[in-house]
Amino acid sequence: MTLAADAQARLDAPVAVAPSLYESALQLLRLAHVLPAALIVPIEDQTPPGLLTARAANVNAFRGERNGRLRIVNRAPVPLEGAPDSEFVVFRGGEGLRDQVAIVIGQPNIREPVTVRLHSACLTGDLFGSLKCDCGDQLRRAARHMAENGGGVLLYLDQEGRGNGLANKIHAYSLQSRGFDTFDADEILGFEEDGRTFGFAGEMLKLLGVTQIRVMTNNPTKLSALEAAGLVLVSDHRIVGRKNNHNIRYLATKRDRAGHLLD
Ligand SMILES: Nc1nc2c(ncn2[C@@H]2O[C@H](COP(=O)(O)OP(=O)(O)OP(=O)(O)O)[C@@H](O)[C@H]2O)c(=O)[nH]1
Ligand SMILES: [Zn+2]
Repeated sequence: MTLAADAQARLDAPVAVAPSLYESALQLLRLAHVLPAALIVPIEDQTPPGLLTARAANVNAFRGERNGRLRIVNRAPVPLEGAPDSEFVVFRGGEGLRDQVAIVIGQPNIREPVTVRLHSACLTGDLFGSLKCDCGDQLRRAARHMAENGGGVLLYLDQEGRGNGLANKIHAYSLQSRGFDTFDADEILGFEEDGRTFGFAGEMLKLLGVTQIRVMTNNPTKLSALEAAGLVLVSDHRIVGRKNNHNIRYLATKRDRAGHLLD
C-alpha cells in the first residue's frame, strides 16, 4: 500500500522472497481485480465466525482448473461494419467466471489453418479510440483482414488492463502521467509485468473445432501459450496500429521490455 501511495518509495523499499502462502493471497486479490495488497494476520486457533476461507492450493489451481470447464453458452449472427458475415459465440465457466467472446468472421474452414487473433479488452482504446495505445486499430484491422481474407476467429478476451482490470489500469495511467512507463506503473501497484495467461483462449479455439492456426499478434507469449494448449501454429504475423505522440513510448516499451515483435 505504501508503494501504491508513494511511487518513489519503491526505489529503496526492502525486497524479500514472499512465502508461498503470501503469494497465494496476492494471487487471490489479482483474480478479484483489486490491488494486490494483503494484510497477513496469523490465526492461532479456530477460524473466527463470519470469515470466508479459501485454501491456498485451490487458489493456485484455480486458473488451470477453470480452463477445463469452459463451455459455449450462446451464439448468434451479429453483422459488423466491414465484416457483415460475423457470429458472436459466448463462452462461460472460465477464469473468474467471466464471459469470453469469440467472433467468427466469415466462414473459415476449420479443417485448414484458421486466422486467429487473441485481443485483450481495452475499453479506452477499443471503444473510445484512445491515443495512448494501439488496441483500437489492431482490433478493427484484424476484423477487416479476416473479412477480406477467407475469414477467421477473433477472441475478445475479458483481460482489461493486461488482466488487472479497468480501475487498476486507470490507476496505472495516473502514474504514467507522472513519468513512469507502462510496466513500472503496474509494478508500483504490485502487479507482475504481465499477469495474463492465454491457455483458456486455446481451449476456446478447440471448442470451436480449430486445430491449426495463423496468429495475428506481436506478442510471442501468445504464440507459445497457444502451442502449449495443443494448437498447431502454422504462421504468425504482425498487427500494428498507427503511431502517434501519445503511444510511441508505450510501443517502444513493449518492444524493449516485453519482447514484442515491433520495429
Ligand atoms: N496495465 C496496463 N494495461 C494496459 C496499458 N495500456 C494498455 N493496456 C492493456 O493492454 C492490453 C493489450 O496489451 P498489449 O501489450 O497492447 O498487446 P498484446 O495483447 O500483449 O499483444 P498484441 O497481440 O501484439 O496486441 C489491453 O488489455 C489493454 O487494456 C497500461 O498502460 N497498463
Ligand atoms: Zn489499449
